[in-house]
Amino acid sequence: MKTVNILGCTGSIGCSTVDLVRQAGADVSVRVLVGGRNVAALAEQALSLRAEIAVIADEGALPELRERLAGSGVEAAGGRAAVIEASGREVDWTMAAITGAAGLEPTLAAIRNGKTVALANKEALVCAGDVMLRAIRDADATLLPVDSEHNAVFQAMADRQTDQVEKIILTASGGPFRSATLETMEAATAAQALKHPTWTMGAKISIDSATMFNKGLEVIEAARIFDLTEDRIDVVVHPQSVVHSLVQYTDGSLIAQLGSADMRIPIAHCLAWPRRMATNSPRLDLAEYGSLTFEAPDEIRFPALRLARRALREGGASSAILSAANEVAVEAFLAGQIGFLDIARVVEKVMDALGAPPIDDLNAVLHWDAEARRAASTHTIQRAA
Ligand SMILES: NC(=O)C1=CN([C@@H]2O[C@H](COP(=O)(O)OP(=O)(O)OC[C@H]3O[C@@H](n4cnc5c(N)ncnc54)[C@H](OP(=O)(O)O)[C@@H]3O)[C@@H](O)[C@H]2O)C=CC1
Ligand SMILES: CC(=O)[C@@H](O)[C@H](O)COP(=O)(O)O
Ligand SMILES: [Mn+2]
Repeated sequence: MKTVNILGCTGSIGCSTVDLVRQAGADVSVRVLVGGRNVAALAEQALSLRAEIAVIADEGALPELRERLAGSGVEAAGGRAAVIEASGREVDWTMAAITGAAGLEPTLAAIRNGKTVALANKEALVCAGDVMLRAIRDADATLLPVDSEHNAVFQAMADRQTDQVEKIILTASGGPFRSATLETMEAATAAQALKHPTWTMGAKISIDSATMFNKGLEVIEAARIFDLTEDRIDVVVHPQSVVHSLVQYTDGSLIAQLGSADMRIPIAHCLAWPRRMATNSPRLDLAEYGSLTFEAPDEIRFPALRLARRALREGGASSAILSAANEVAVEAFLAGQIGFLDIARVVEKVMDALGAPPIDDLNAVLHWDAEARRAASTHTIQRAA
């Protein structure tokens, strides 16, 4: 039996993970569930999965969580310190699916156990690449990529000679504005930007897909996971989201992973790894698609890709600064304070202002994350004025 913790259990990835845990039955047992604010969903999951402890990040919601779990034998806790403590409780497998840099310290706590961490929280690896990779090495932990593209690359590399990899090719759906004009994008509403053409996901990653910052973050994530320089990571727009990414070998062979746009497939791959588990995810009917299309990304309408590549080349805190500024700008866009194209403008201004200072440890990551948020808030207010 495998013991698991699910960080971000009430979100899109979290709920898919819970669904798979239910499908796995007695093979999997849940110890820790961590949610942000959705106390009703957290309590329901904790009771039905008979978790050991349910932790809510929003401390104000703890009394309600205690009330909902009263008499069940499931422990209740709340607040940031409790999230980090519980995330570090020893299990065989942890799903790290808290959104944004808020997931960094809980994920690091899980890594320090030296077991397996399935990583969905790409922002953690983007903002703290070296710190996280060092923690993985020091703890002898195993990191499995959940993100559909990185999971595809991981599968396409399995049992093959990684020293014969020429490059990897990440696919991008192009998001809801793939063929929109700049004028349309300038006036885009949050509702339009949240409407992803192929995937159902949380709000932050949906906006990131619309700006293509998601693909920018994924280029950085891939550089960290697969130890590749940015010139060996290509991006191709593939609107059907059927081919999840590809690996190109030195002999010219391209190996791809395909599947329906259902995150339960890569999550199941990580949950059962190195074996496979059965899922009831929809099977892909290629004849139904008839044709799959590919096109080059447009870096004029989607400057996020250029900014992410710049961050990788600059090194230091540049990626952390990009990611934190993007988080602030996405929140401001969702709150109606700035326009859609302002997101990339704010990020670029913050990158220009803060540069690429050294970032050797967790304190430095947290420092530059906070500085970038401060600078992004200032630029956001200026754009809103
Ligand atoms: N959704 C997808 O298909 C994919 C997602 N990812 C990545 O996975 C991560 C999660 O994405 P997704 O599931 O879509 O996001 P959601 O917004 O749907 O879920 C986020 C989860 O994190 C919790 N949370 C938010 N803030 C905190 C906090 N400060 N402390 C503890 N928990 C918190 C939320 O709790 P609550 O809801 O209770 O407030 C929720 O459980 C992101 O990093 C994303 O980029 C990667 C590939 C695909
Ligand atoms: C499901 C997943 O992994 C997302 O990151 C997805 O790839 C987003 O789609 P885009 O390709 O539009 O960014
Ligand atoms: Mn992805």
